[in-house]
Amino acid sequence: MSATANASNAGTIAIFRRLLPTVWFYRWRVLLGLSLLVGTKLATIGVPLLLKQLIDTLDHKPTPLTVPALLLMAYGALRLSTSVLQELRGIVFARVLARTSREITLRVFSHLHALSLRFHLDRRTGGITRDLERGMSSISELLDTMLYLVLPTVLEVVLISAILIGRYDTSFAVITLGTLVAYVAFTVHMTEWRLRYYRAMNEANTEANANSVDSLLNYETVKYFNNERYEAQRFDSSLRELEEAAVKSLKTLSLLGIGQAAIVAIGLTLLVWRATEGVIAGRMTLGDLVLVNAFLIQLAAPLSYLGMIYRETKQTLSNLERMFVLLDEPIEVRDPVPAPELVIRGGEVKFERVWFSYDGKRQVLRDVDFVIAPGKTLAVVGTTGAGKSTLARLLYRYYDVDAGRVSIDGQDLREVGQDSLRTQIGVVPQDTVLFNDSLYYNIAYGRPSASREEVVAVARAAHVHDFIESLPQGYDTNVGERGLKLSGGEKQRIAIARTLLKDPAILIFDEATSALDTQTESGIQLELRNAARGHTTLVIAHRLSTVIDADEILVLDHGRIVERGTHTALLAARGRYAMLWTMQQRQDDTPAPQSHPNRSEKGQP
Ligand SMILES: Nc1ncnc2c1ncn2[C@@H]1O[C@H](COP(=O)(O)OP(=O)(O)OP(=O)(O)O)[C@@H](O)[C@H]1O
Repeated sequence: MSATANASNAGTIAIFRRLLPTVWFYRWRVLLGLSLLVGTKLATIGVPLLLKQLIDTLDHKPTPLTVPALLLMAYGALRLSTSVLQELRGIVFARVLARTSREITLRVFSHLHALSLRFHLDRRTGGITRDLERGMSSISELLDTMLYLVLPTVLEVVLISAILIGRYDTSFAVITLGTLVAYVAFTVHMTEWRLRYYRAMNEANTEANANSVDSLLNYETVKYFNNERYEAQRFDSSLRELEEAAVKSLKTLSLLGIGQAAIVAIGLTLLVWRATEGVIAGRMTLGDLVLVNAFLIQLAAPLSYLGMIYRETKQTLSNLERMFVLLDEPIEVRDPVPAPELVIRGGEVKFERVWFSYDGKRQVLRDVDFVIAPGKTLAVVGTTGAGKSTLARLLYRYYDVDAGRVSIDGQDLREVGQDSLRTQIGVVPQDTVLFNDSLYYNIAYGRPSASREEVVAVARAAHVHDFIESLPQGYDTNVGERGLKLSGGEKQRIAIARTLLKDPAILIFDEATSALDTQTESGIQLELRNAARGHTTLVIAHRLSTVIDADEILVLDHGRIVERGTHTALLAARGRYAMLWTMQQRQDDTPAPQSHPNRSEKGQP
């Protein structure tokens, strides 16, 4: 067998190894279900045996009526018990299947949340959710197939072969098993070959889905550039790949079906020929001929399933492989073992000679060294791309530093549990993304256990309460996908409100007021200053007027601190900060440009 087939066999074993412990947790249910399964199969096999008995009895005249009547009653009882046992098995297994699917999907989901920001920025959400969704349905499909189709079929084949060997000459068993082996070998071989088309189809499907999600999420950007046709073409190129893969998959599926039917037809013909010969020679009764026939028909049904089962199981396994790849994705930012809780003794934040690069090539922070004393405010300013937001990401431990150390109250961030660290830090980010839910839900997200009064209080503090109350549905208003129904400023105020609700020891405002107009900004600045009181605060700002009160201001340039001090000291130093300040003051003082005379005349007749 080829190396790829071996690799996929190893993958299959690995998948079962992951599923079995969860299934085995319900071992009593599983064992009961398996006993019911054996009972069902014994009853199924018993039906043709009774039928043979009945025919042989009728064949020997005269027959008292009581014998066939008894046989008929037993026949009816067996038929009924086949169905009843099967349904009981379904009831017993239902919980095992549903729970296993739930537990493993939840494990993958939690793992996805434990993965680093780097992983999430690199992967497209549409692709991940599709893998998760497919994997979730595949778990129950796989167990379903195993417990309801594969195991019963194997058991039935074994029982029928044993009866054929015991009762008749070995040729019957040889033909049956020969047909079976040929069928299985052909199916496995063809399905292995076909799997590449299925995988191609899966990949094209994921790609198409990720493309459409990305495109629809960027609805406004698409409109800004009139790129609807371009987006449709991009989507269609993934759809075309999907179409090609689907056609190939269907064509080869038909080939497989034809081959399988041929093998079964040959096997059946040979068996009926041997049985007819036996009856003619007087070695077999008419009842035997009917029994062999009934067995053959009974075997043919699960045999025709076998192809489908193998195909579907392979498909399901490839879905599960993709889901387990997510589960195997290494967690980059790890908790130490054991993970002590971060203990806040005032909230001193310290960056000591920190070097950092996102990709190992381009240095983003260089030898950054500063302390924010407990309860004080440090502002970081600088040109775009200087590395300001990166400081916030390191403090939140989205990434680990390459060299140096970041600590809170003397505790290295790498040596405490991330959970306890993040509980103590509140972030108002540059771009706020909201959940597609109500305004109330989005604010309360800061502390889901908060009371309604507390939610309203922080909404007031963030100057968003009046706006919310002015809406027809008030706090129950839905904010739309990613909060798109709100303006940038409104979203930012919601973000401020929910961070205020979290009430952490350390605050990070990453250009928290950049989307607000000057008047609202000064209102909120006051609130932020109030919120920051007693909290250690890191403020990242573009507009210098918002940080003049900071206890210390750092000027960052290409990842290096080039100046530091208070607003007054930095102005007096007449360096980079003073230059930036003068520039911004001049911009603020410049009156808004008058409309161009030609433009205003344009509308005149
Ligand atoms: N996830 C990432 N992977 C690779 N490079 C990144 C990543 N995030 C940011 N960068 C790069 O790191 C540099 C610093 O980014 P950062 O967001 O810290 O800048 P900033 O000073 O906050 O800029 P701005 O004022 O525009 O927000 C930039 O050059 C940016 O392109």
